[in-house]
Amino acid sequence: MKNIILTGGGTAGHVTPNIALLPGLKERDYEVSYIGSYDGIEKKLIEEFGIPYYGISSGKLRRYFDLKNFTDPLKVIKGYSEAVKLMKQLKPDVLFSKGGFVTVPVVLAAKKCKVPIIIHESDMTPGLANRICTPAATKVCCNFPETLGHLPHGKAVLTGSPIRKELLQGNRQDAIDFCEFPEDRQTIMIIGGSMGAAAINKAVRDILPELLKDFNVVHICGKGKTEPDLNGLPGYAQFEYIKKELSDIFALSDLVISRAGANSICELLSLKKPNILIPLSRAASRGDQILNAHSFERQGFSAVLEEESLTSETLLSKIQEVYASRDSYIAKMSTGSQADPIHKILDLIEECAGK
Ligand SMILES: CC(=O)N[C@H]1[C@@H](OP(=O)(O)OP(=O)(O)OC[C@H]2O[C@@H](n3ccc(=O)[nH]c3=O)[C@H](O)[C@@H]2O)O[C@H](CO)[C@@H](O)[C@@H]1O
Repeated sequence: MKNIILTGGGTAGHVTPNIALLPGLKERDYEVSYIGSYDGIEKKLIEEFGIPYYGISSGKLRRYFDLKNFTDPLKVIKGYSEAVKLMKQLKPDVLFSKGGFVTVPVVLAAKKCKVPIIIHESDMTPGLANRICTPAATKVCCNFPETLGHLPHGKAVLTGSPIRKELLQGNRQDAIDFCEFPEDRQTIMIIGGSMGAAAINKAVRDILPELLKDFNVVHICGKGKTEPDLNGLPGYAQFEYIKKELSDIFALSDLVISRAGANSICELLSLKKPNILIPLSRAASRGDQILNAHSFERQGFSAVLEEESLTSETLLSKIQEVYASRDSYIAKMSTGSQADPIHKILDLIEECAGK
């Protein structure tokens, strides 16, 4: 039996690809442990899979001024020594890192303990944590062909992003029951990334009466971002975050409005869901979602609405436009090659673990 440590956290996008690998790792007889932060979203998401979870101290790597920039390096140093101890205790054959700031001390500890390291980058341009970790890595997996040019030759492998198999096995009727929709109508789903998106939530709420004339609306708002006044509105269901019912809600949805996080858009493509992407703006990020979204738009998989142009009017007209051409979006998404990211990554893991 081989021994693997998975790491990744900070937002769900740095955790769900690790979850997607769990069944395959089990089938291939790996003993799996997870290292994340003491109390990040990764802890809550991983706990229910019954694999040992080890929390370490972690600090955020910020690109802007914050007083925490002076204390967080100390937390990272503490996390590093905790991670070195875990490497010595767990003796993994390989480390798989999905990125996010918590992974930096883990990857550096694995390097010190001579554990082979595989990194996965979901976005088109590598994030800061992965850029710091790349020199220590044996291989760096990526999701977009464009990313290969940003990575060292010889390390970069185009694998795609692993998607949880169960997402493809949802049940429409279960979602209708779960959302308590009074009738089975066409459904619009809004999902603002793993943290929700206040600007999207506001634009959607402004046009809700209009949308509810024709559609059921299921709205995943993000933690603390639901609107109690809208509870009980017929045809409308809102949630903070959805775990196992997500597959059913996807099955029910005829049109999805989403942020352009790399995992979310790959899921939409696999599920062939006509979609409108509203990428996180450059003001709030390094602009990776904008690149993700425009790549999908160029390929005919998505329509894009930039946050700067987001108003209730532009959103409503985009919805009408994409809904009217939904069949042509589905046709485009059906022509993509059916790569198998999970298998490619599992094979790479076996190669690096010396199996
Ligand atoms: C603010 C931020 O840093 N965003 C980044 C983060 O986004 P974020 O964490 O939002 O990442 P993604 O959109 O890539 O993935 C979100 C994941 O959470 C799942 N999900 C979401 C909501 C929910 O209720 N239930 C659920 O299961 C989705 O199905 C998906 O698997 O990581 C992505 C991948 O590196 C980046 O592209 C994003 O720019």
